[in-house]
Amino acid sequence: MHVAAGVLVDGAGRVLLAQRPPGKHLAGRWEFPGGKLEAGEDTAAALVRELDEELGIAVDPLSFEPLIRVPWSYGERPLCLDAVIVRAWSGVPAALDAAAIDWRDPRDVDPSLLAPADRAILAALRLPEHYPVTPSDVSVERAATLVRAALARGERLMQWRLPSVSLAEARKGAAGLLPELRRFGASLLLNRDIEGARELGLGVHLSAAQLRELDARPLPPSQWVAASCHDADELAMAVRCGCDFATVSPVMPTASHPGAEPLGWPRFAKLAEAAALPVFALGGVGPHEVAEARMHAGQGTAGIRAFWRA
Ligand SMILES: Nc1nc2c([nH]c(=O)n2[C@@H]2O[C@H](COP(=O)(O)OP(=O)(O)OP(=O)(O)O)[C@@H](O)[C@H]2O)c(=O)[nH]1
Repeated sequence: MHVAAGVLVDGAGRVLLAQRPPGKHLAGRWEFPGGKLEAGEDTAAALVRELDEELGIAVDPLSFEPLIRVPWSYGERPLCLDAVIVRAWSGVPAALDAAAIDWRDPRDVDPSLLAPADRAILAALRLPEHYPVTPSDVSVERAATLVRAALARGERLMQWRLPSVSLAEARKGAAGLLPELRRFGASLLLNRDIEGARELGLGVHLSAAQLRELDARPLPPSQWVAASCHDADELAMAVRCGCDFATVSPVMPTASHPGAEPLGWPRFAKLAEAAALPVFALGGVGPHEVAEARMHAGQGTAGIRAFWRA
């Protein structure tokens, strides 16, 4: 079953949520307005019809921007939820079908109130297009300097990965960045350090090996949980562990992992499309490949080298 979901975004960056009416599947949960594709319809045509029927607004498919496709199953038929950003419409949205509608800042939405498949849509909305990872061969001080410079340049999501120092030293370095992170409203994810993330209120980036040992999400929804994945099995594990997003690597040949066979964009796209969470392309890509990543079902690009040159 193919379902189209329209994410209306207003000028203040708020999104329109609709509450499923009583008597329907997932009654009371909040979702993005839309519905099942009818025979002969594509996502755009279904959305034009559904947004008219459910909200009484007219939308022009030329303004649609693909956000994410979420494969999901509620135990019956598998579902493909195709979320599209809608920035322009005419008319004032009204709750013609929903129990209620509400404009919300995506950062303030409690994911547990959403239809479960929509948590991936919310994550895609809240995540930026870049996910720089600190270089492996630098001191804690140097890494902190790089992160501060990146914050000033506009980066808002970074991974703190310092394999050449102890977890304790790395954690101390991350603690020193808390005031700046708060000031910029930015997120830092500690590589593998779940305890440190709990202690500092930061996110965590899990290794594939850690995913195998976890059976539940290790942090509350307010702290990012991400994972390093390389194939469909690891991506499925990341979804099972409640991860918000993943990296998939290596997409392109990279000097840091010369032996690893790169996936290439077509295989990256297959993995990203089949994953029920946003996926960043990692390995031999940089800030300039965001458009390429988005064309191949990615959220954006992650990387070590290419992100710190500027
Ligand atoms: N419209 C919509 N459906 C969603 C979302 N998330 C999600 O899991 N779904 C699921 O996708 C399926 C589509 O449901 P729907 O009931 O909205 O479809 P529809 O408008 O064609 O309804 P109908 O069956 O009453 O004709 C349901 O199982 C619903 O729970 C979402 O954000 N928007």
